[in-house]
Amino acid sequence: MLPGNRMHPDKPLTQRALAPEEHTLSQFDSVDVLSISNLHCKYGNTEVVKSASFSLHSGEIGCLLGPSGCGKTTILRTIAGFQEIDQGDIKVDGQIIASNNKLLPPEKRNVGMVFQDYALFPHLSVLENVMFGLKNKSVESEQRALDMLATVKLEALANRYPHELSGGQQQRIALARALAPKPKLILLDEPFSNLDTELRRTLSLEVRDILKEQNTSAILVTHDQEEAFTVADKIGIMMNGQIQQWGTPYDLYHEPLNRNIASFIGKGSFLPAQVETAHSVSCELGVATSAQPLLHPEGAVVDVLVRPEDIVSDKDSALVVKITEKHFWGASCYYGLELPSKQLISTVLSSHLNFEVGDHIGIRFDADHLVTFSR
Ligand SMILES: Nc1ncnc2c1ncn2[C@@H]1O[C@H](COP(=O)(O)OP(=O)(O)OP(=O)(O)O)[C@@H](O)[C@H]1O
Repeated sequence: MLPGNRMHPDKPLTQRALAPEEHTLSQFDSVDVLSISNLHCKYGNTEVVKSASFSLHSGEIGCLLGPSGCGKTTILRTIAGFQEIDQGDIKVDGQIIASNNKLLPPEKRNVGMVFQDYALFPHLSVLENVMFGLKNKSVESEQRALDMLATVKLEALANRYPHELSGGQQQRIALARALAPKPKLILLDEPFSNLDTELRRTLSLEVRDILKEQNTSAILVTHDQEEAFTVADKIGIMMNGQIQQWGTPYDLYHEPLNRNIASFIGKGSFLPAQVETAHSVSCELGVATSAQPLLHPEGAVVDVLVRPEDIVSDKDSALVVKITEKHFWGASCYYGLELPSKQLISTVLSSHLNFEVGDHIGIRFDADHLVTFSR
C-alpha cells in the first residue's frame, strides 16, 4: 500500500529520467552498468530519439516499453553499436562506448545481443552456436558453452542444428550464446514476439530467472506490458523518441507522471474532481481522502485517475451504475460501467458475482491512493 495520495501536475520527465541540463558525472555512480545521457538519434533529417536519459544498476533488468515506432529498437541498436548517435553519450560499466567523438565497435563493447528472430547460424550445431562468440575454441570454451547450455536446460540438444529446435528452444540457445562471453550487459530485442502466448509467458519468466542467476544486467525492448512487468526491475516508457518515465513497474502503474503514461499503463479513467481540502478531493464517486497533503491548492480543478481495482461492488451504496461491458476472465470478470453522468469507468470483480450487461449495481470508490492531474 502506498503511504498516501500522490497528487502532482503533469510533468514530462521523471525523477530518474533527467533533463539534459541536469546531468553531471556524479549522478551516474560506479554501480551503473549502463548510463545513457541526453541521447539523440536521427535517420536522415528525422530525429527519432530526442534526449533519452536513463541508467541501469548492475544486476538489474531494464525494459524499454512503448508503442510501435517510438524509437525503442533504435536505442538498443545504439547500445549494441549498430547505430550511430547524434548527441549525448552511452557508458557501459563507466566506460564511454559512444559519444560525439568516440564510437567503440560492437565487438569491443562487452555487450551481448539476443534478436527477435534468434539469428542462430543454421550450419552450426547448438554447441557451435553457443561457442561462436567465445574468443578461442579451447576445452575451457567448450566447457563454458556446455555450462551455458545447462543453464538454459538444453545441454541434451548440444549436437542438434537450429532447424531441429522449437522456437522457444532456439531463443534459449540464443540467450546461452549471448551469455557465454560473460558480457556486462545483454540486449534483448522483442525476444518473445515470435512465440505463442503461453510460451511467451513461461519463457519470459525463465529468462528473468536465468539473468538473475547469472547476475547479468539486461535491457529488453518490448511493446507488451505484461512481458515488461514480468521481466523488468525498471521500465522506461518511451513515446515519440523520449523516455517519459523511468521507474519500477509499481511506480509506473501507481505513480504515473503524466496522463499519457497513466493511459498507456494498465486500464483506468480520468474523472473530473475538485480539491476540497489539503487532504481530500470530491468527484462523482464521492469524497476521497489522502493521508498526505495534496499538491494542488484547495478549490483546484483536477482529474483523478480511477483504476479498475479502485471500484468495489457495494449493494448498499447509493451510487448505482450501469454495466455496459463484461469480459469473463475465469477467477474474475472485467466490467465496463457507466456513471449517472455517462462517464465510463471499469472494475474487476470476482466472477462469482456474475453480473450481466444492462444490470445496475451499487459501487464504492475504494482507492488506497490517488493520482490526479491538472485539468
Ligand atoms: N533504418 C531506418 N531508416 C529510416 N527510418 C528508420 C530506420 N529504422 C527505423 N526507422 C524509423 O525510426 C522510428 C523508430 O523506429 P524503431 O525501430 O526504433 O521503433 P520501435 O519503437 O522499436 O518500433 P517497433 O516496436 O515497431 O519495433 C520509426 O518511425 C521507424 O520507421
